[in-house]
Amino acid sequence: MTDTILSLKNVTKKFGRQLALDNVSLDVKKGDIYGLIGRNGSGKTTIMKVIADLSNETYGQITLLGHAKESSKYNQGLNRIGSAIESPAAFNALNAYQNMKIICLQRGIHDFSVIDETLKFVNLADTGKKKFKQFSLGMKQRLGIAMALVNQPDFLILDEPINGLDPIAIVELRELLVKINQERETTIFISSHILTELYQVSTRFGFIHKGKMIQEITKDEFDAIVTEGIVVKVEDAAKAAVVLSENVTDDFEVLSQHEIKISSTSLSVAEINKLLVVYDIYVEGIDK
Ligand SMILES: Nc1ncnc2c1ncn2[C@@H]1O[C@H](COP(=O)(O)OP(=O)(O)OP(=O)(O)O)[C@@H](O)[C@H]1O
Repeated sequence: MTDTILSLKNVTKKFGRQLALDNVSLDVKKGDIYGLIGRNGSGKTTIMKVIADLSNETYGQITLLGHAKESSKYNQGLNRIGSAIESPAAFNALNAYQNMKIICLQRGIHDFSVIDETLKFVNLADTGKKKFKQFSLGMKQRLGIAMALVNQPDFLILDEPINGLDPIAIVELRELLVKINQERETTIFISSHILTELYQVSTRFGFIHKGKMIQEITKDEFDAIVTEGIVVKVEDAAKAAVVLSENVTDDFEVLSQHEIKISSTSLSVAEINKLLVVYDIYVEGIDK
């Protein structure tokens, strides 16, 4: 099998006059956990929908597991993917097992032993009669992933599964992603609007902004760039950016809601720390 699981070439999607995707090209390689990073409205869900054939692109080429979207064999690719796009499509009044059973039936799976096995895999084995509406957000996200795993996919597409989770649930979800990737050898394409949420687990990143792919970069390349400056972890990166800009330098980049990379070489770690503390900005850490 080809090493490229998914390839988009110059994919454009218009909603009326609005350009939601503007010439997007990207490649996901076998074994990747590909983090698609972009703000709200940047086009992440739209990319996932055109890949999963929930929506049509306006122009461009998409190839999934070796099959071009315009070919009748694209369905063979779709049969080997699992996806959770937008909020988990589960029934509120049903428990985990019942929701999984519906997905199995929809996908033509009649061996229901996969249900208990998958619920155990995502750490939802003990939820018994608890209904979906009583689940925590972390449990809901894990059930969404379990539902996407029932057909043992080669490729998993997950739209913002970390959004809104508390810190413990984030750690659990990251561990689950790594487990799926390593134990099941599943390539993963996952989106987030916060880089730091995916930084620890992704092997490659694509940064999308206003429908355009700004940069595709491997984790190693990303680390090399980041280590050239000082990365400051703060409670509120936007506030810290204003303080830096008004007092010392504009030579910085906001990496996420909580991280700023300062490239200016004239500032020491101590000077940066002191300045931010003086302006009441809680500094969680500084890496040089
Ligand atoms: N069905 C639709 N009709 C019209 N415009 C749409 C439709 N779906 C998405 N859009 C627009 O396309 C752009 C990209 O939306 P998309 O949902 O892909 O972004 P996103 O990065 O997933 O954002 P979010 O994190 O908020 O879900 C947005 O400007 C959005 O308003």
